[in-house]
Amino acid sequence: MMDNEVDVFYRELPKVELHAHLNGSVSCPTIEKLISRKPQLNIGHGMTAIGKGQRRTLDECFQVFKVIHQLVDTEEDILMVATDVIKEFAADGVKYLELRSTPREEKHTGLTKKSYIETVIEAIKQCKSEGVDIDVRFLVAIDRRNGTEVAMETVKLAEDFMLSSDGLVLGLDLSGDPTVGHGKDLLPALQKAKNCGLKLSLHLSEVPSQLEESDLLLDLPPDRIGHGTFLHPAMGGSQGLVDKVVKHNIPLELCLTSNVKGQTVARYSDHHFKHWYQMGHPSVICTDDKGVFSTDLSQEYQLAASTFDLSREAVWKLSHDAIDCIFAPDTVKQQLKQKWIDLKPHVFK
Ligand SMILES: CNc1ncnc2c1ncn2[C@@H]1O[C@H](COP(=O)(O)O)[C@@H](O)[C@H]1O
Ligand SMILES: [Zn+2]
Repeated sequence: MMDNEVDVFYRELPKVELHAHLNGSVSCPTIEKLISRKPQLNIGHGMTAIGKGQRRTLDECFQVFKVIHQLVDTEEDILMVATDVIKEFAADGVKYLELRSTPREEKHTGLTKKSYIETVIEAIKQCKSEGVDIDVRFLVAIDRRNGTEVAMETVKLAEDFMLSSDGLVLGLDLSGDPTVGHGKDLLPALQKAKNCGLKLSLHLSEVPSQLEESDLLLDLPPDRIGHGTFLHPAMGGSQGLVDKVVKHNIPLELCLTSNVKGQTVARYSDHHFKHWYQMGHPSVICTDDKGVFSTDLSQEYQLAASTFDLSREAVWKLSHDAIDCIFAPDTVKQQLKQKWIDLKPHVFK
């Protein structure tokens, strides 16, 4: 979206982004750079993003990630992509970002899962040393399609980095095509992660067929939920699932454009944000894949506000309350809250 289409209030609103997949967040200009590095792949730009008004099935979205992964397969690519993505979030007024990504191994380029994570950390450090005004942390992602063994290996890697990255690696994400695999096979790995102090953000009930899996995974319990689209009874879920989420007070990461463009939610006005927000349950507006879905966090806040008729004060509270849902420690929460206090007069000028 162009700058002038988003009201300046949303652009200047300080924001927290908690659900952003690195390779789904790659912008047009960065894709152009990647394409020119690898012309032999014959990848056109239309293959990597879903434009305004367009829809894809969730399955087609996962094909898009495959194309992007072909373009991003060296340490050099990852460094560029991560640096660009971080700077774009900062330019959009995001003050705290938890980036997530699935470490990949590419035999033909020498990329290993370890060097993948090291490179993302390097990008975070580079941005910091350049004075980019954003606090960035990293969640290591488990792709559910890869099964039990890879999940265990990923937990071990994440644990090593949690202990050696100076607080940059905070936890794990569980993502990937929700129609593939079953959470019960990943439960031991997730349990182990929790026991060693990694925070857990799990994609839950992104499609309707996952109620049993969600019920099982909610007993961990996770520290945050990605989407949770079909948990609420109004969306075909159950009161029992809602009760578990409420009992453990597990924040939801909600991504309006992603769900509508991926066709798991028919219309913006049908989005489950309304049910959870009405309950006063911690609900955090996020982008999911700002590149693939052609959006940004300012636009998502504006969309939530226009769809659900939120006042500017309510939007401010929404972005402020997201601070309590971050995985970084209380000292960071306090710093962010101070930042929000300092910026408020400017945003409401
Ligand atoms: C649209 N809804 C979604 N549901 C589930 N998983 C998703 C997703 N969007 C992205 N991912 C996950 O993130 C990967 C791309 O970023 P990284 O290579 O990890 O940085 C995808 O391959 C998928 O595993
Ligand atoms: Zn996601």
